[in-house]
Amino acid sequence: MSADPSAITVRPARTSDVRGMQGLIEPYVHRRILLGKELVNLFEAVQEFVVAERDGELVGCGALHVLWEDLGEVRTIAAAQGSLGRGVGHAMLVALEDRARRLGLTRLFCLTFETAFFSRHGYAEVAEQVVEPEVFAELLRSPDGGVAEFLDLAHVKPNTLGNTRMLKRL
Ligand SMILES: CC(=O)SCCNC(=O)CCNC(=O)[C@H](O)C(C)(C)COP(=O)(O)OP(=O)(O)OC[C@H]1O[C@@H](n2cnc3c(N)ncnc32)[C@H](O)[C@@H]1OP(=O)(O)O
Repeated sequence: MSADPSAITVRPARTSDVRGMQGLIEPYVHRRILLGKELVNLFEAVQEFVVAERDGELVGCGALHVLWEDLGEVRTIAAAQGSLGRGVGHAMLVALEDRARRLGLTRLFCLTFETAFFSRHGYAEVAEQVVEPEVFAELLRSPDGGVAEFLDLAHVKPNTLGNTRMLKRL
């Protein structure tokens, strides 16, 4: 294993990464830090994900979900437990933010316990809703559980207890 952070490669996820991604996320699901994802949901969302590799080994994954015309959410960002604090999270977040800019997004939301990590990357806590009531009403039509969490709907509040809502202007 190299200690050189430049040895981290971030690339779009492929279907062959999905089982590894689930394995990588699993310890954090067990600790109730991340919400569990069924394999089918990870396959369905594979185009949202980037993965990080070091020396050919999967050491991280993270996703960008588009919520609205100007707004996206970074989701399920996880560095492998053996690779924490070595720049994996940073490299993936930079890649997801680049992707967001190329899509035309100007704001990124996240829901996290890792407030220091996201603050260092320009995210600030937001208490209130960050969309207009008309957009809120449109987003209510989404079947996506993460959107329900973004909207802070009562039935998903147990999933988000203790998390902080944060926003970054790109
Ligand atoms: C929106 C969401 O996805 S919320 C969910 C976020 N994910 C989780 O909570 C799952 C569990 N946590 C994790 O997987 C990780 O802790 C993450 C994803 C939050 C951060 O990933 P990491 O790879 O550990 O972050 P990264 O290494 O880039 O930065 C963390 C620290 O390491 C430092 N660092 C960065 N590169 C290096 C390096 N090469 N060598 C040593 N330290 C480094 C950073 O400066 C930072 O230090 P600081 O905390 O003193 O400022």
